[in-house]
Amino acid sequence: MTDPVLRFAGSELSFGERTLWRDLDLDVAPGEFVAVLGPNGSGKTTLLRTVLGQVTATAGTMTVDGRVGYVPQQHADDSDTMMLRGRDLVGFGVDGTSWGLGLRGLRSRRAAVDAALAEVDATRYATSPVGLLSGGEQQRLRIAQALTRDPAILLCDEPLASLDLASQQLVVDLLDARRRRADTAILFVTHELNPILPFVDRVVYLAGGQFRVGTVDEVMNSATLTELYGSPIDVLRVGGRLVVVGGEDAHHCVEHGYADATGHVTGAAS
Ligand SMILES: Nc1ncnc2c1ncn2[C@@H]1O[C@H](COP(=O)(O)OP(=O)(O)OP(=O)(O)O)[C@@H](O)[C@H]1O
Repeated sequence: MTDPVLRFAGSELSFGERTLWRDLDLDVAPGEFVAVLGPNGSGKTTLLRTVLGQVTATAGTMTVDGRVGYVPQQHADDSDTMMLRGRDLVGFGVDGTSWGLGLRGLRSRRAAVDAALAEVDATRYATSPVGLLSGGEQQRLRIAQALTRDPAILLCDEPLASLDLASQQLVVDLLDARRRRADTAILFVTHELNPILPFVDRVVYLAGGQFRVGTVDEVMNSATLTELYGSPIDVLRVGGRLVVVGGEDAHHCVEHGYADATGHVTGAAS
């Protein structure tokens, strides 16, 4: 088996009395697409922050083999950035590394930004003010920003939030294309599994200080989630989508629905 790009071994993370996970062993292979699910406050973002080195686990080890890229949520506030051009936003991914000053450094910087813009097909936004771009176009630039580091693993923290369906699809397709082309692993925190369902190799599901790791079928089933939450949960497949019914917290993971007496499910994406 190829060496993992990310490894958690015997990892535990507690804040005081509160344990987010314990005895976590997780190897992420190059090119693997791993979804991180769980209710609010279960530790999804903290897991990413541990990989970024911003949080140190209370026990165990975490190792990353290669560079780490980070794709954040789209924030409406960012749309005020009328002074910032597309290529400036992407350039932030290059700055902070040792490109140095002078003509050579500037040329290298420009080349890295141009390559990243081309990789996500965003060259046409290069000189547009970021504030004039749609949420989906801005997310395209954020992916380009992360790619300037040529990452071995991309950490994505709810990158689809507040995007329409077409933009969500575009972002997921870009990430999938990157992992296929460069074997970049993807650790993807989300409240909605359905938009990424066809791409997910494995799921890490955090809840109440416990976790389950496995394929979608292994984790996203009634028995496993009922055991994890300690209360009855039904996981249904409806038209190729997953719907979780029951458990106040459970509906954070995919799409929540309400079953009537006949078992008919109605509901909307959470
Ligand atoms: N530095 C810290 N000190 C103390 N508690 C923390 C710290 N960082 C995070 N927490 C707590 O850890 C828990 C997990 O937070 P985290 O942001 O990882 O959750 P999450 O699963 O990403 O939630 P959401 O879905 O709401 O974004 C929260 O209760 C949070 O308050």
